[in-house]
Parts: sequence; C-alpha cells; structure tokens
Amino acid sequence: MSDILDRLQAVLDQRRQAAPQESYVAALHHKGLNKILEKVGEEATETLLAAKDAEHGGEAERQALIAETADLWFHSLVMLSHLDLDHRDVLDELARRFGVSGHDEKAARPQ
Ligand SMILES: N=c1c2ncn([C@@H]3O[C@H](COP(=O)(O)OP(=O)(O)OP(=O)(O)O)[C@@H](O)[C@H]3O)c2ncn1[C@@H]1O[C@H](COP(=O)(O)O)[C@@H](O)[C@H]1O
Repeated sequence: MSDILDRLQAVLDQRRQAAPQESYVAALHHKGLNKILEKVGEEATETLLAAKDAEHGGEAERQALIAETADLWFHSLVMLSHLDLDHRDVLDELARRFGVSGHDEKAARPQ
C-alpha cells in the first residue's frame, strides 16, 4: 500500500509515450498543460465543495471527500509528470520542511 505512489508513477511515466486514444492520462498529455491545469482546478473546486459538505455530513459525505481528494492528487501527479517532476520531489520538500534531509532518499531513487 505504501508504495502505491511509486507504482502509479511508473504507469504515469509509461503513459507519456502512449497513444492518446489508448489512455486517459495519455490523452491529457496530448491535450497539453492547459487542459491538465483545467482538470487540477476543477478537482480542487470539487474537493473544497466536498469538504464543506463533509463538515456537517455523514459517512457518505466523508467518502465523497476522500474520492475528490484522490482525483485532485491524481491530476496533480499528472501535472508534475507533464513537467518532468514527480511525487518524490514533493515528498523531499515535505521532508526538508519536517527537518529531515530528502537528499539521502533522492540518492537512493531507482533511475
Ligand atoms: N487514478 C486514476 C484516476 N482518477 C481519476 N481518473 C479519471 O479522471 C477523470 C475525472 O475527471 P471527471 O470526473 O471530470 O470526468 P470526465 O468528465 O470524464 O473528465 P473530462 O472529460 O472533463 O476530462 C475520470 O475520467 C477518471 O476516470 C483517473 N484515471 C486514471 N487513474 C490512474 O491512472 C492509471 C492510468 O490511467 P489510464 O491512462 O486511463 O490508463 C490508472 O491505472 C489509474 O491507476
């Protein structure tokens, strides 16, 4: 479970070379950065609306928030991939802010 981001990233990397008709992610790359950013913006809006619903909602609203947040994270990963970045760069930055050097983790990355 903990390596799901690495496994998803491997698929996202592969989709940059795939034909647009074969895959949603490949189609997003083909449409370009503006389309990807449009999706990130849409998913961000849907996430904050879901968060408002979840504040006073029940289990269904909490699950909807989880689903919208997953959509937002997913499209953010596509955005990073389109710009030759990935989740490891963000995790390194979070580690740096947390007071842990991300350098060692970065050096250990598979190339
Ligand atoms: N995690 C996801 C994921 N989350 C959300 N989505 C897609 O993101 C879209 C969400 O956008 P919307 O809800 O706005 O739906 P939509 O109206 O169809 O989208 P638009 O036409 O407006 O672009 C849906 O089409 C979802 O299927 C995802 N598509 C793919 N993945 C992962 O990416 C991998 C590669 O996907 P493919 O490129 O499709 O093979 C898959 O194996 C999954 O693990």
